[in-house]
Order: sequence, then structure tokens, then C-alpha cells
Amino acid sequence: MTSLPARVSEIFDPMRWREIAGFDFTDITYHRGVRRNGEERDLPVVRIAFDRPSVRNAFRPHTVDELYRALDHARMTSDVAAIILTGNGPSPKDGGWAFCSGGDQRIRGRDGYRYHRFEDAAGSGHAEAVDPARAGRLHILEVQRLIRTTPKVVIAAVPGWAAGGGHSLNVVCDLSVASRQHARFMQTDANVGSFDAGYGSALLARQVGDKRAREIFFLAREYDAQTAERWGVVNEVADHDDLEDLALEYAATVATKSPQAIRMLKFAFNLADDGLAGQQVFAGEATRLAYMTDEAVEGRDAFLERRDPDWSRFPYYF
Ligand SMILES: CC(C)(COP(=O)(O)OP(=O)(O)OC[C@H]1O[C@@H](n2cnc3c(N)ncnc32)[C@H](O)[C@@H]1OP(=O)(O)O)[C@@H](O)C(=O)NCCC(=O)NCCSC(=O)c1cc(O)c2ccccc2c1O
Repeated sequence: MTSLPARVSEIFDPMRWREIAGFDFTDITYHRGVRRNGEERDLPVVRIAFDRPSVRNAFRPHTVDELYRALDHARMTSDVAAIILTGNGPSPKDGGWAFCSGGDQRIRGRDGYRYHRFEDAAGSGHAEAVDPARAGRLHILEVQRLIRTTPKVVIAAVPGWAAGGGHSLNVVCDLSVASRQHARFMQTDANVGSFDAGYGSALLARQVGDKRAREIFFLAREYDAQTAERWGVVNEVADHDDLEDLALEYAATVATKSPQAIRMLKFAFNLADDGLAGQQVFAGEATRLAYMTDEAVEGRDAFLERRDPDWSRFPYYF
């Protein structure tokens, strides 16, 4: 049996996971699902979790870099069907739970979120040199696009606060489950002079309706898991201790379906809202399907054999 991983979160069951080698993450944790009763084997699911519980799992640029790497690794792991995105907890400071509270406001500069603490030179005289190319970042938006275009089902397991950019991450996940006792939602962007004018607002309006989305952003009122379920922000509410089990159950069910069908469906759901970029992603998968046909093979072989293609075997289907 592989060694049990550390219990990274109070509701994380080490028996169900193994560490994924090759990463030295500091701001997130990354695990592969395993079955340990009987012969040990990998399950088609990974768990990626924000691991900054003392700041309600706020992300800094380094967190976003790590999140992107883990998501991309999961995307390219061909026997993974589903990705659970969650937040470790509780906070060692006050026992509070969080999925993610968005960008870490302590390191927000005038051009975005900064890798290093940066004091305005005029204000403090302690400006720290930062590679300008790595200065202010807003690349959580790249993570949103990766979640959107990864051919896997991404399941948000919301154990506590989903606020600001964390609220938007929940919106962009394919499915969501939330803790009855601790999940809280609040779109605080406008409180702090920020605005996710992309998926975080437009896709939210698709999910909850236009008036409700405006209410969520304009009033920035806190709402709980049951309300989130009623409004369509999450799929299901679970008791806190059962939250990760429910997310795993979703992942296991997704893994019983045809990988191709899931991919085509996910990209079909995205297509209209994502415009030409959505069409491109969907069309890429259509091309893969086409390459699997004898007709496409004939086109390729004819070129390689320096002859005219013979399409006579392939009818003009209608
Ligand atoms: C999330 C809360 C509502 C929780 O309130 P609660 O009372 O439970 O906890 P505290 O407020 O006491 O927080 C405990 C502890 O954590 C620190 N903390 C919490 N959130 C953050 C944060 N985002 N950044 C930094 N630190 C945070 C807090 O200061 C406390 O520390 P102590 O040292 O005092 O213990 C509440 O915490 C809250 O409202 N948090 C802020 C939520 C927020 O406004 N987030 C940012 C929104 S903007 C954003 O996320 C964003 C990011 C992007 O990269 C974008 C890119 C492009 C477009 C838009 C973007 C965008 O909008």
C-alpha cells in the first residue's frame, strides 16, 4: 500500500487519496484518488485544493501558477475523468472554512496582483524590484479558461466562503456541491473596486438569471448553501462531513460515462457562450472524431500514396 498522505484538511480522508509525485506546491495540495480496500488502484479523479486557510484561501500569483500547473497536469492525465476543486480548512486562526476568497488584497498593486509585497515608492520609499513582465497579474482568468476548456468535468466542493474571485471560480466549474453548515457565498468584487466582467458575471447570469446576478454583484449580500442551490449556483448541498464524499460520488458517476460523450457535451454546453473560441474547442473534438473515420483515413492515405482519393465508398449522408 502506498503511504497515506497527510490529512491536509479536516474533511480530507487520507485513505481515499495518494500524493501526486513531482510537485512541490506550497499554496495548493494535489492528490490522486485511490481505492485501498483489496488491491490498491488509482481512481479516475484528482483533488486540487487551495491551501491558505488562514486567509480564507485567498490566492496570490504564486497560488494561481500552482493551480494552473495542477489543472493542466490533470488535463493531460488520460485516465482522469473528473477534477475536484476545493479549499482546505479550517483556518488555524479562527476555525473558519473557505473554498476561496479571491485575490489576496494585501498584494494587489495598481496593475494587478504582485508576486512580491510592493509598497508604492512614493508612499514608503521601499519599492521592491520586480521583473516588469511578472508584475501585476490577473491570470486567474487563465485558470478560468483552463477549467472551461479542459475536457474533464470540474467539480467545485465548497466547504466555506466562496467570495470575490472565489465566487467566480465556483461559477465556472461544471458542477458544484456545498457544505450545508459552512458554505457561504458573496460576490465582493465591487466592494474592493474590482469586477469580473467575464465568466464571473455573464455566466452567473446564465445560471441564476439576469436580475439575480445583478443583485449578487450590486448588493454583495451573503447567501448560504441552500439559497445557492435554490438559485442554481450549486447543484447539491451536503452535510459538511459528507461534502468530499458527495464530490467523489459525482466524480465516480461521471467516470461511468463515455469520455467522448462527456467531452462533446461539455464543449457543446460552452459553445454558444464562448463564441468562436467555443466553436474552435468543439470543432477540435469534431475533427478528432472525423480522423477516426475510414473517409478521413482515405484522404490522408491518398496524399501519402500520391494518388487521387477514392471517395466512392463514402455517401453524401443527409
Ligand atoms: C471572505 C470573507 C467574507 C470572510 O469573512 P470572515 O469574517 O469569515 O473572515 P475575515 O474577514 O476575518 O478573514 C479572515 C482572515 O482572512 C483574511 N482574508 C480574507 N479574504 C482575504 C483576501 N481576499 N485577501 C487577503 N486576506 C484575506 C482577512 O484579512 C483575515 O485576516 P486576519 O489577519 O485579520 O486574520 C471576507 O474575508 C472577505 O470579504 N474577504 C475579501 C473578499 C474579496 O473581496 N476578495 C477579492 C475580490 S476581487 C478578486 O478576487 C479578483 C481577483 C482577480 O484576480 C481578478 C482578475 C480579473 C478580474 C477580476 C478579478 C477579481 O475580481
